[in-house]
Amino acid sequence: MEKLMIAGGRPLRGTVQISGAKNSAIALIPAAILSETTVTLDNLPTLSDVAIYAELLQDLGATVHWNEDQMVIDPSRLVSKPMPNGNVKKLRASYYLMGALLGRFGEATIGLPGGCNFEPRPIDQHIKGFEALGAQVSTENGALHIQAKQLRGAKIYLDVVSVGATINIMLAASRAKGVTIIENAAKEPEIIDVATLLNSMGAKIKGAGTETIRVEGVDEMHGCRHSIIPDRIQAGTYMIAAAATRGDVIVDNVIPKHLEAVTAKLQEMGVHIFEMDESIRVVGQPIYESVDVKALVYPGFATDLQSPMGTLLTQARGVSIISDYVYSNRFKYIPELVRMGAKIKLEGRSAVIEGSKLSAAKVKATDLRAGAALVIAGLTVAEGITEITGVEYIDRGYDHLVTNLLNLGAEVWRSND
Ligand SMILES: CC(=O)N[C@H]1[C@@H](OP(=O)(O)OP(=O)(O)OC[C@H]2O[C@@H](n3ccc(=O)[nH]c3=O)[C@H](O)[C@@H]2O)O[C@H](CO)[C@@H](O)[C@@H]1O
Ligand SMILES: C=C(OP(=O)(O)O)C(=O)O
Repeated sequence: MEKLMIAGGRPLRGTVQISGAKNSAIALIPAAILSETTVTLDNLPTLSDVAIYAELLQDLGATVHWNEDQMVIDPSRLVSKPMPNGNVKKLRASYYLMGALLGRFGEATIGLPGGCNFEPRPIDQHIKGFEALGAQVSTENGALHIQAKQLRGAKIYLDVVSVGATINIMLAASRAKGVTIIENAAKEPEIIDVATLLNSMGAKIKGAGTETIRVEGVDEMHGCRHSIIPDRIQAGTYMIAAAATRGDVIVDNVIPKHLEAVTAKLQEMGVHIFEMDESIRVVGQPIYESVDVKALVYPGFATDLQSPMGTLLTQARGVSIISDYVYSNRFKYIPELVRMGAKIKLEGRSAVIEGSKLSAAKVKATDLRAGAALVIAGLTVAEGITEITGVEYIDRGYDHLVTNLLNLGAEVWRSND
């Protein structure tokens, strides 16, 4: 079994380059199949989810060339064949094949998605969107069969603000007849990135990044070249790791505006932060004040940074409270942190975290960001070696993690014994 080993206690120092955003990449790759000609994506992260998506498109008949941070997708020979099992179960974002195949072929059969299962993650709003566009949706042996003779634009009010549903509806609506209005849409930067790609492919989308998105359907879409936005979650994780280890790190190739919520919270704790055009310098301090953190939809504090932030709060004096208003049970990392000496109590959708000294232990990453939280915990521990299993989750979201941390002066390695 593969493990990540960390001999912590060294302040992170230096510069880390942030790659393209996972949550954009795994929406942009399926979006590309709405075109019949070649789409080139630049600034792609090297992640297991991206590799799985490349295979999914190949299984459907597309030609995919992936070289370092560039992927060239030729979807001209792609067909909509049923994909009830296999790779679709390995990642969450396989649900975007539903919207993309429905838009291009009027039909999709896709197994219910996998990904990090820290709690039940329904897709009823995606289905509601497809049905509003005129599709019929049925369940066949754990897969959704979605079919429409002709998709028609509609007004769709999302009951919950959902990143995935907003993007999935944009994908299908791009090829519908008429105008679709998505109300109560999610506003995450990744949604703007997807709309930018779709518009470069010939779609007519306005309002992405606001709560009302207007999609005017088009008959044809074409290839283009697009560069993916930087990964704000990866960037936020390194910012938090720099603070937790009392280091001094420049997090480079970021859009500082996307990181405002985490920057503000770190400053409130006493971390020194300097923003530049495309980078952020984080200078750790010996003493941090406790703070309360509420994970919310964008532009609030990201739920994907809630677990890493939970680790940092163990380093503050006094009692902090971290609550998650997107996923009320995203706290599987807490028992593992407690094994490392953290003093934390779970109360409903909140964790009450008392400043405490962590110690090395054998712990398990139960999902991607739980893994990030444990890596940061391991980096702060002054004595002993922290062993983290569940490395495959961490590889879903952090490319070149070991190399990046080594470059920042950490002592970390993978072990296969
Ligand atoms: C691949 C990807 O981009 N993943 C991100 C995306 O996941 P994902 O798009 O799956 O998350 P959503 O934004 O859809 O979920 C937000 C909330 O809405 C609920 N919900 C969602 C859809 C639905 O049909 N019904 C419903 O009830 C969810 O259970 C959750 O409580 O946004 C999440 C919230 O920022 C992030 O944590 C994930 O990293
Ligand atoms: C939960 C996450 O990803 P996914 O939605 O792909 O499982 C994440 O990136 O933290």
